[in-house]
Amino acid sequence: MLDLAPQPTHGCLLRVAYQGVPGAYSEMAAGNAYPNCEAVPCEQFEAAFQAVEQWVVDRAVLPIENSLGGSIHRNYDLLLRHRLHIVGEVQLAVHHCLLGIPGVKKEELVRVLSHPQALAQCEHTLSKLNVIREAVDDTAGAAQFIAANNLRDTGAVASSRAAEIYGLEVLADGIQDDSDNVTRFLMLAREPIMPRTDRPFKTSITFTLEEGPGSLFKALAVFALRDLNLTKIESRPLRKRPLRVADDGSDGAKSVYFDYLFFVDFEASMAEQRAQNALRHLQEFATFLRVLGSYPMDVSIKACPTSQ
Ligand SMILES: O=C(O)C(=O)Cc1ccccc1
Repeated sequence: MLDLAPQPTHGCLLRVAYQGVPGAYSEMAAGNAYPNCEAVPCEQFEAAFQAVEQWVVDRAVLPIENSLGGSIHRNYDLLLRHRLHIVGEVQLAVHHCLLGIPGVKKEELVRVLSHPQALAQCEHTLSKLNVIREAVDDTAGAAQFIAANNLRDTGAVASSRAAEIYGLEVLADGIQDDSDNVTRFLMLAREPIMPRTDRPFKTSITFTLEEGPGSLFKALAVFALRDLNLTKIESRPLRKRPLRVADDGSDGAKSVYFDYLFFVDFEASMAEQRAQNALRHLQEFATFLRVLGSYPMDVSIKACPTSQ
């Protein structure tokens, strides 16, 4: 991936924080985005974000959506809570394996541990196995835990690289429900990159609107009017003011409304006039607007290593 963000000035490798332990898909995404980087494992996303904020690392990797499981909502919330900028994206074809202690047969497994997204992506295989599913923080962490505790009745859904690292056996390969299982990861930095027009760019924004008929229609029209292609729209409840009670005016009964924060990605660079015009137009009626980043679009899908 071409990263146009400022490089570290101390002459060292780019340091990229990810949530999980070695063998996690986020680590692979970091390696795909920055081939010679030093990937830095973090227990939680908060720690990965803080590591960037405190200049301990240069970037953080964040999985944001998956072609089978959809949006990773918690990570949209994290994007808003922190002040980091999106400087790139990577699309990784995720190939899940069922891992176990060497010599164990998959029929002997009583439970399977993994990241909730990975468990959801392997729903079909896991239902057939009739095992208890348990969610943990990351796929490779599940593999590490099973190996460290020699758990013969427990399997992990993780990468074949995690099997190699933690000395587990691949009991089944390619167990995701659909062979097309792509996860999109965002690369985050302290500073935004300079938007350019010499290659395809994407811009991610977030905004809130006044409640009222057609307000979202009006917001989306600012892009349609300028022929700007939207690649994603997501809405999240507005945390600080999650519920609003309004008098509906009839018999005094109260109706409850949800207030939403919208996340939109569109195919253009903020260096383009039409993108600037669209956001100026949106600003006229949006109650809040923030550009999360304008960054080179990943037009390819990177393969994740398989056990064959
Ligand atoms: O747990 C991991 O390995 C991750 O990087 C998160 C994740 C989980 C499932 C699919 C893609 C990313």
